[in-house]
Amino acid sequence: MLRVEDVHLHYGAAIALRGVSLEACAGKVTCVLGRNGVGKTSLMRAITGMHAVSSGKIMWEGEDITNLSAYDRARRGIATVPQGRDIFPLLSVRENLETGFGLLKRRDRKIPDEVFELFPVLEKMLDRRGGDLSGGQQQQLAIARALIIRPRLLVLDEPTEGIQPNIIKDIGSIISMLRDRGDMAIVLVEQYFDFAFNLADTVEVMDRGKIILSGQVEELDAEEVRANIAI
Ligand SMILES: Nc1ncnc2c1ncn2[C@@H]1O[C@H](COP(=O)(O)OP(=O)(O)OP(=O)(O)O)[C@@H](O)[C@H]1O
Repeated sequence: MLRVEDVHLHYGAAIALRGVSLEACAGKVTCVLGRNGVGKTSLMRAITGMHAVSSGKIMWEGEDITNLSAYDRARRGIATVPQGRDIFPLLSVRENLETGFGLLKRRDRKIPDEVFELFPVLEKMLDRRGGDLSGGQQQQLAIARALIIRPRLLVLDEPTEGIQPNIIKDIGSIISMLRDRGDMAIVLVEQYFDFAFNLADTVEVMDRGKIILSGQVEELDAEEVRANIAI
């Protein structure tokens, strides 16, 4: 289980998170919703260790990981699919997938069969350059790359951004399949209300660095949530 407790995060003098708390459990999708610039990516950076928090605590599987590096968090099963995907354009699909190998023991350094079961298109494109894939294929590659380390926490930052509707549907099915396996906690950062609300077990709505609305999806008023993220 992930517990974010009263986290503050600054960029120099500018504050991006003002006392954010949330939980994410295995077998559940926790959706973080909010308009541009409210702090969603900053929260993701705090969880994955890409940016140090100014105060507060991050607990993962009973351990305080607040001061651990991103590398050490990844070794503890925390994987991320960053906004904009961050595919290496000049590396092949296979090489992009293998970038996760450094975190694994030598005997585990192989692409799990599951990756190609989930993303058959990637198997056909193993030798293509990452930069030659479509946006949707790159997003699938970014998710596949995160799965290489067999994560127990998967943090996805706006996976629908700039993606065609049919691929968005596929990505939604994959996220719910991963959730239903029951061994992975999923934090999904989104602006796309319908996609997020369909997948979410728990919803956290952010505004100006704070969580302003939070609850189980069935308890929340969808229209109130929508109003808080509408541009
Ligand atoms: N590296 C940085 N340096 C300074 N300020 C930053 C930096 N990254 C983000 N910010 C600021 O912090 C605030 C929160 O940004 P953040 O990227 O977390 O929001 P967001 O909700 O993810 O937005 P988006 O949906 O556009 O990705 C914004 O005011 C942003 O301008």
